[in-house]
Amino acid sequence: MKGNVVVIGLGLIGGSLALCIKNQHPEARVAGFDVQEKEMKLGLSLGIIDQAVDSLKDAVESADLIIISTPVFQTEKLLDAFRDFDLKPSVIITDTGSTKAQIMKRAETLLPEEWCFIGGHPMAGSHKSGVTAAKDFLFENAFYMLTPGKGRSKERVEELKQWLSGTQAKFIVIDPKEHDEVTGTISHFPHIVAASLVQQAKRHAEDHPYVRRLAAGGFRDITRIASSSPVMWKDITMQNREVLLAQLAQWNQEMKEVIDMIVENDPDVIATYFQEAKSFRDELPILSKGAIPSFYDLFVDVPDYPGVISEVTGYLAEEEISLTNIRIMETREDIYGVLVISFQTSQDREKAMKCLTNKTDYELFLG
Ligand SMILES: NC(=O)c1ccc[n+]([C@@H]2O[C@H](COP(=O)([O-])OP(=O)(O)OC[C@H]3O[C@@H](n4cnc5c(N)ncnc54)[C@H](O)[C@@H]3O)[C@@H](O)[C@H]2O)c1
Ligand SMILES: O=C(O)C(=O)C[C@]1(C(=O)O)C=C[C@@H](O)C=C1
Repeated sequence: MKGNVVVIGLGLIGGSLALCIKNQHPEARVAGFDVQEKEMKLGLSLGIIDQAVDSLKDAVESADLIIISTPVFQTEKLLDAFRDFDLKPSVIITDTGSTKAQIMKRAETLLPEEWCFIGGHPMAGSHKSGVTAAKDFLFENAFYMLTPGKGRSKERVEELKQWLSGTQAKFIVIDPKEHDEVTGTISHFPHIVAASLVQQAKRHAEDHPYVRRLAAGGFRDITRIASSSPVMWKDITMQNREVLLAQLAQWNQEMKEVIDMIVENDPDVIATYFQEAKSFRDELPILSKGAIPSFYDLFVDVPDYPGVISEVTGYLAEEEISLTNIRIMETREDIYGVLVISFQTSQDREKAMKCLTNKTDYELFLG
């Protein structure tokens, strides 16, 4: 497609979308605007945008597609500011915010009816922020939710999907309230739990210095998302307050039941509790992105001896399989360590599985 695209908020998500649009629509011109000058400079030098925006007014007035990818309260402020601008009647405005109900309400009350606002939320990301973390494959196979709002024609939604087709995401049209309920359950509430686990460990660390040193493996996995942008999550929490309060009330009840279970100390009941959770978790789709993996990870159970990483990467290199990241999740003298290798595509991960199955006895797991 041809046209002027403006990405406002040139961070992880805005930068990744800019890359997807540039790859898929080389004839489009992608401009970037950010309140932090350095993000625009970096975006330009990394080839993520074609142009850094000097005047937001001029940029949005000549835009065919506007993508707002800022923390959600800033998105509302920007929509408000747009009312003073003379946008093209054919423009499509979308956002990437993790909450949708409040933004859709604001868009519907603030913007003139003829401007086409379609809410958006790609359900993939990372705990990293900023344009340097942007990746063109970030949304591959992920769900990308769209909330078109009242009176938006299917044609305009299709047009937006065309613009975003380079994401290789799976689009879902969803009601904004339903969106906030679902993301409240599988994204926003887990984030609060992750942050509270870290807070609890921080308190314990005051009396038990080993907590810091030994917090590895499982603790790091379950709390990874607590390293995400605090500003972004402050906004999400405040916008999805009602849903989160309801979830927290249920969680309190769940914890009361867990306390009773542990007080009663019945081994069968305790095992069943974990078994039920394991079964539901194990049945979640692993090959499509979403709430669980945001990259293609392969877990290799390797013995802990010097040179094991170069052995594994050597096998992959022989077959020219490229990986994007490698790390040891846990190494202790008496157990097998787990090597986590990340790949850019599911095909690379499959090739790696075949290669390592042929050449080693190591057990392999998908994330
Ligand atoms: N991080 C994720 O995993 C993820 C995934 C999907 C959606 N989202 C949503 O996408 C949005 C962006 O998240 P991100 O992870 O890219 O954050 P980020 O912190 O990487 O980027 C946000 C950028 O917006 C800029 N910004 C803030 N206010 C601005 C304003 N008024 N005008 C212009 N620029 C402004 C910031 O300087 C920053 O560079 C958020 O609404 C978030 O809820 C995040
Ligand atoms: O993978 C992560 O780090 C994320 O937290 C990504 C995640 C999620 O909860 O799944 C976070 C917020 C976004 O709105 C969408 C995706």
